[in-house]
Amino acid sequence: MRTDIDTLWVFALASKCRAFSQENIAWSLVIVALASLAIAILHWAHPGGPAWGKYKLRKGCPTGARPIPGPMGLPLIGSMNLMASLAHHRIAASAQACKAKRLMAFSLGETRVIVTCNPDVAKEILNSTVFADRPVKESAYRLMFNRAIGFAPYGVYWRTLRRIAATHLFCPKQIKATESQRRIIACQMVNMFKNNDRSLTVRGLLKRASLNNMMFSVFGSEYILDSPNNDVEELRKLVDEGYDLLGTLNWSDHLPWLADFDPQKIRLRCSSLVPKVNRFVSLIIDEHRVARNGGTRDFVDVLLSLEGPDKLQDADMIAVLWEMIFRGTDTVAVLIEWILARMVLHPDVQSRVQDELDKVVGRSRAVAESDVTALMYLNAAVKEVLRLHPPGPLLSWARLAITDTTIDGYHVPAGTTAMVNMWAIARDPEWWADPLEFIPKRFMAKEGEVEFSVLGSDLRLAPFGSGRRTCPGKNLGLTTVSFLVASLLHEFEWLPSDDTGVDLSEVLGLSCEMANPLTVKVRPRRL
Ligand code: HEM
Repeated sequence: MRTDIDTLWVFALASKCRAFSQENIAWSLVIVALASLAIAILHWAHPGGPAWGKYKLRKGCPTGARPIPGPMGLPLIGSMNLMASLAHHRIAASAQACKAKRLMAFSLGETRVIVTCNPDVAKEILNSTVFADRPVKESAYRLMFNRAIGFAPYGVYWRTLRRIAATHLFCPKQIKATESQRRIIACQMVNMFKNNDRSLTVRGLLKRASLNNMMFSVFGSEYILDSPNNDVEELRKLVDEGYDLLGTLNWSDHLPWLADFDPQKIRLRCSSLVPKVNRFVSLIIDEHRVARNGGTRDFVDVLLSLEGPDKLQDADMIAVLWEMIFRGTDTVAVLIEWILARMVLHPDVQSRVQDELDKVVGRSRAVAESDVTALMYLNAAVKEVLRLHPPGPLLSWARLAITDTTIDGYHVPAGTTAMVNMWAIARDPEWWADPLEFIPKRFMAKEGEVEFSVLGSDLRLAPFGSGRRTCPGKNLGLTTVSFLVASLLHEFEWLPSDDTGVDLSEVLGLSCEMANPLTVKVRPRRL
């Protein structure tokens, strides 16, 4: 009350002295504008742009710390343009121009970012405990992913979820237990292609197959690929919308003063999506509760059976289940589409894969999952596609520095976002001979050599990430992709469609997929 009276006095006095004359107000505004401009320029005129300049001016840097090289971008917004379409291309070009391939700094509005296009530095970042967190993203939080593995802060809750998923969903025994389902799905896919002698676009079918596969592993629900089903359609729409929301660069994440306005309507769209996801997944959980008789058939049963400190609230269970469906669906379908595209584009590689299939499997029976380890050339071709077309070229979800640290000799403050440009590393002539050529043979181990692993130990190609937050679904993902591709190539010869060739242009959302969906013709091989 006292403050109000004091304030009134100040205003009364100021207006008596004509402090609020139009002229004075105009001058004050000019001075404030000039001061803000000067501060914005001061922040901006720093390697890496405004977010780095602001940090330097506010907090200073340890004595002797060199600034990380990088583009300044524009005042206030920094290098938001780098994250516009095909961010992996733009970031690689910028790192090249700034001679900062090992480590480059840039600003996304007020967010400090570092990015590397070098495998040694990538290893330093991804394998460090300091970068075991994920940066805050409004859409991820609103879509509940902070209660699931992907965006949960590094700590006990995240570790518990990873342990549960590793034990009950991603362990070799569990992957083996779902083999029959993948066989059924492969068979349904083959029948659908068989009954089609015209050109066809494969994406829709691959995404439905992949969704059915995840719905079986996670919810225990079985659906037939060629008969439309409302549940599948509804979930497909929810996943598509979630993918779009998470894959969109949200300006409010980086310019907090924009947040109240929600200019891209991301918050609005999230609030309309979340109740639908809640309703869909809650219904499945309730059905499982009713049907339970102590046994565990699927991942929902596993979560319901948890006791003690591992027991999850319903809201957390929904988040975890939704994430598994969400993450496991598109990544797999996107990768299969790239593989088929490369097979159509390189008939010589395709026939070598098919020769190998004929030798290992023969034409008298269908491929079994146990055949896949013997299909060395096919596995090499899958790796070569992962090299040229990693579904997450920037490893999908960035990392966040929990504390101050040093990377490649540079000081990196806590709160900095770190990215790895896996796409650029995997196409760098320093690490790969003829990097733009499609040569699966490069992954065939010679006698006495150890096979190249793409699972995160060698950062020249780590499409599933590496370190504590590496993809937990990598074995399930690779098993599914390799088996489905083996089945499709065993059954059919894949040819370009008459009217369109294969266009390898990319579009980057949450995953990087073909900008123009693949259209093909198939010719049965096993009559
Ligand atoms: C071809 C298939 C896949 C690719 C290329 C892929 C790629 C990735 C990448 C690059 C990351 C980030 C890793 C990092 O930060 O180091 C990731 C994280 C993750 N992936 Fe995958 N993934 C695939 C399949 C799957 C599947 C099938 C599932 C589950 C069903 C899954 C679940 C997850 C989860 C939960 C995370 C977050 C991990 C964490 O933050 O601790 N992924 N994935």
